[in-house]
Amino acid sequence: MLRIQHFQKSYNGHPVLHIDDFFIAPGIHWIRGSNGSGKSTFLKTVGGLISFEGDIVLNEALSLKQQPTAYRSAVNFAEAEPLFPDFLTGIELIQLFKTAKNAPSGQEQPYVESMGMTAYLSDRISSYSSGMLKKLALVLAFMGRPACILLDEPLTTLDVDSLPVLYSWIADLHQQAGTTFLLSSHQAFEGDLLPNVREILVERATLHYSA
Ligand SMILES: Nc1ncnc2c1ncn2[C@@H]1O[C@H](COP(=O)(O)OP(=O)(O)OP(=O)(O)O)[C@@H](O)[C@H]1O
Repeated sequence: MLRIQHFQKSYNGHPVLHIDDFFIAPGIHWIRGSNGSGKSTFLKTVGGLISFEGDIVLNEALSLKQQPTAYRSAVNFAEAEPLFPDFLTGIELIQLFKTAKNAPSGQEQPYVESMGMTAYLSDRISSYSSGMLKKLALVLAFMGRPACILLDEPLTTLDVDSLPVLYSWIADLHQQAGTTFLLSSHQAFEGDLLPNVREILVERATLHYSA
């Protein structure tokens, strides 16, 4: 699914991640590491948001460096602390993303309804709480037909009732479309709401599968 090759990421000359060669198989992956270990940095590079040395190749076909547009259209990303243009309404932003991602008509509806967002989506984003923003970011990440969805700290700010809803979105899309997920957290994965989750640890400035 994703091959990370000769990967290096530094900020202002300070190395944060160094990955010689790492393969992420299709599936649902829990990217775990302590604060500052590099989880967000890793997901932002995989999402094509920040520069890095080396390359990331999707399905042995799409290189982030060689085919950046095609690669990015196949990989969706929800940031840990999303920032959106706050003069738009949620509905307007969803429509923008749907157009950009060539999403089918009405694709957002089951997501919006199951997460209880209908009542506030016609309000301007400036009025949203952090949990409402997080839910919007999650819906946007599911728009289109991505091969891979990256969710950075998806659990933070979500209320307890929303967690099983998000897990059901992930499990259903993985089962129906084979979509691969990378979810980051500083906590260990708990529960049986997601099938066959594999844990990848970010530590000592690199990645490895949990034993
Ligand atoms: N824009 C930046 N400029 C400089 N250093 C940065 C920048 N972003 C991250 N870093 C540094 O890179 C390292 C990894 O940060 P990152 O945000 O990727 O960690 P994280 O595992 O996501 O942390 P957390 O769990 O606290 O969110 C940290 O040492 C951080 O200080």
